[in-house]
This record gives sequence, C-alpha cells and structure tokens, in this order.
Amino acid sequence: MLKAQCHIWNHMYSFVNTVSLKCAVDLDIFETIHKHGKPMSLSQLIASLQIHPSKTTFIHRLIRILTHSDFFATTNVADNNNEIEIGYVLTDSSMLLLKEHPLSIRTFFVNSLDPILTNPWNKLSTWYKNEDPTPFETEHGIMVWEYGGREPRLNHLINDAMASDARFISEMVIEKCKGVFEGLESLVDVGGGNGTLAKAIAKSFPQLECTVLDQPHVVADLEGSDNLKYVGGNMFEAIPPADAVLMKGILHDWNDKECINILKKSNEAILSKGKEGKLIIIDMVVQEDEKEDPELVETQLFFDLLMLVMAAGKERSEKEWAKLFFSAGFSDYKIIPVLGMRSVIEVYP
Ligand SMILES: C[S@@+](CC[C@H](N)C(=O)[O-])C[C@H]1O[C@@H](n2cnc3c(N)ncnc32)[C@H](O)[C@@H]1O
Repeated sequence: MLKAQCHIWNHMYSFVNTVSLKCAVDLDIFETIHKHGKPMSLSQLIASLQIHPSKTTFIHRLIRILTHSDFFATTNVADNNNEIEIGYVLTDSSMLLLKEHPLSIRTFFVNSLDPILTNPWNKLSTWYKNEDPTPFETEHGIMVWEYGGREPRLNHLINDAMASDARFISEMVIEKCKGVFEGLESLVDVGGGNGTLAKAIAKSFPQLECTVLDQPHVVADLEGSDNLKYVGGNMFEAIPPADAVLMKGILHDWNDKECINILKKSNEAILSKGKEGKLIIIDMVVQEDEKEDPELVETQLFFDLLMLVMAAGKERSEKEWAKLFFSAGFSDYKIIPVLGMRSVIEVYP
C-alpha cells in the first residue's frame, strides 16, 4: 500500500517535471550555464540570473529536481578560495532547449505548453461524457485547424512549434534516408506547414521540384525559391501530382476514415505522374512490446492521447498502419526506424 501511495503521489505531481523545466527555460538557466562555458557553481549561477534578491536561496531546489531528471550533470569545481563546490553542466537534453542550438526544440517545448493547447486536457473527462469530437473543441468550441485560421496567435504557435520540430528532424531524415529521395523528380509535402522540412530537402536535392501544400492561411505570406513552391489548398480535395507525397505528422492528426481519404488522394497524386512513385510518411509506429524501451513507449502513449485531445487522431502500431495502407489501395510498405520515437515509412502504390 505504501508503494501504491508513492505511485499515486508520483502521478499526482508528475506535472512538477513539466513546470520546473518550463521555469528553467523561462529564467534562461540553461542559456546562462551554456554561456559560462565551463561548469558553473550555484553561487555563480545565482549571481547571473535575473531574479528577485529574496528568491536567490530557492534556486538550488529547482536545480536539484532538474539534476535528478537529467537536465544537469555535476562535477567538482574550485571556488576563489580553492574550496570545492558542485559545478553544473548541461546534458544533451538541456542543450536541445538552448535558443541557438542548431537542433533546438525550445520553441516546440514552449509553444506546446501554451494554455491554448494545455487547457483542453482539463476537459478530458467532460469530453468522454459529451458528443464533441475532441476535448479541444469542448474547451474552445471549434476544431483545432479551423481555430488556427481564425486566431493568428494559435496559427503562429502551431506553425512555429512544428517548424522547430521539423528543423530538429530534417538533417537526420536527409542523412539517414538519402536513398528515399534519390531519383525522385518531384515531391509534395502535404500539410508541410511553413516548409521547414521541404526547404531542407529542396536544398539537399536541387534536382527535386518541391511543393508545400497546406491550408491557405498557413502558406499565405510564404515565398518559394527555385525548386520550392507553396500551394494553399485542402488535402481532402486535391493533392498536386508528384513522384512522391511526403507527410510528416499529418496522419496521426486524423481518424482512420479520414486517413483513408487522405491516403487515396495521395495515391491519385502519385499515380497521376504516370510512373512508380511513393508515399513517404514520418510518424510514430507504436512499439507493442512495452518492455523494450519503457520511456520511448510512454512518450508514444503521451502523444497518442495528445492526438485524441487536440485533433481526434491517434498514434498507430504497425498493424494499424498496414490496415490503413491496404484499405486505401497501396500494395506494400517499408518501415525505416531511424528517428527514435518516429519512423520513416515508405508506402508503394
Ligand atoms: C501537425 S502539423 C504538421 C506540420 C508539418 N508537416 C510538420 O510536421 O512540421 C499539421 C499540418 O496539417 C495542416 N492541415 C490541416 N488540415 C489540412 C488540410 N485539410 N489540408 C492541408 N493541410 C492541412 C495544418 O495546417 C498543419 O500545418
């Protein structure tokens, strides 16, 4: 029973992990330690932070929990009197929250915690008892993609968060999946947001004509380049013809019926080019063996519920993906598991 109580208390307050990390980001603690350039003692850190003098004695409590959760590593440093103190350094995880890190996911982290996107979670149990398609709609009275068209703040929150994620993943996709893009002459990134991934692909494969299709309000002010153009439209109605259709973080936003519609439109877009093309999906394939990597599985399950709360979508296992592909008329697929929690999936007409 004591173990069970601890388990409940841990769940009751696991949001402390979220808010303490958010607090460290808001206070620029990671930036401050990074700029210091060597292990930083608590007193040096406190002296460099913009906090009220009455709060300096409380910083070590925040640092302690973040050290416990691996956002800091420690080492010994000597102070001016040659006394040994603990020095804090960043870990890979806190480095990714630096503004200037080339793979920074800080914007994805900060924007995802905006109340517009977190408040719907408080409506989860209400939603189970009503007819609304999503808790997001129970909270805001409108579906997320429509709301983005009406509320520029949400539009920017989502687009900038997704661009941050796309920046993180672009180089890895290009490096680890070069063969996926080689030989293609045209590619359309469906729901490509502000084109961060498509831009990286267009730059690495100059022979490839890239098109970003997204909702008109998302691509309205964006300018293309030599081999990249933006098209405003609706993927449920038409997808521009291309050798390859790319969809990153799209199908997990939709239910099975909607996915089959999008997949059928993708198949038409690929086939209308008259040669063998493919669909390239970047999304999660939910691991069915929980024991293999419990942290990874937990994150996948978090995202599955996130999709339910925000967009009536879901994260899918391989079996669920295969069922969708075959229902939409595709003949085969290959999963390339090179992106950690996510995979690249090639799907063939
Ligand atoms: C989760 S975001 C993914 C953005 C981008 N692919 C990425 O992962 O960085 C989903 C995208 O789908 C777009 N979208 C939603 N409904 C759409 C529709 N009916 N037609 C085209 N794009 C749509 C949204 O505007 C948004 O940019």
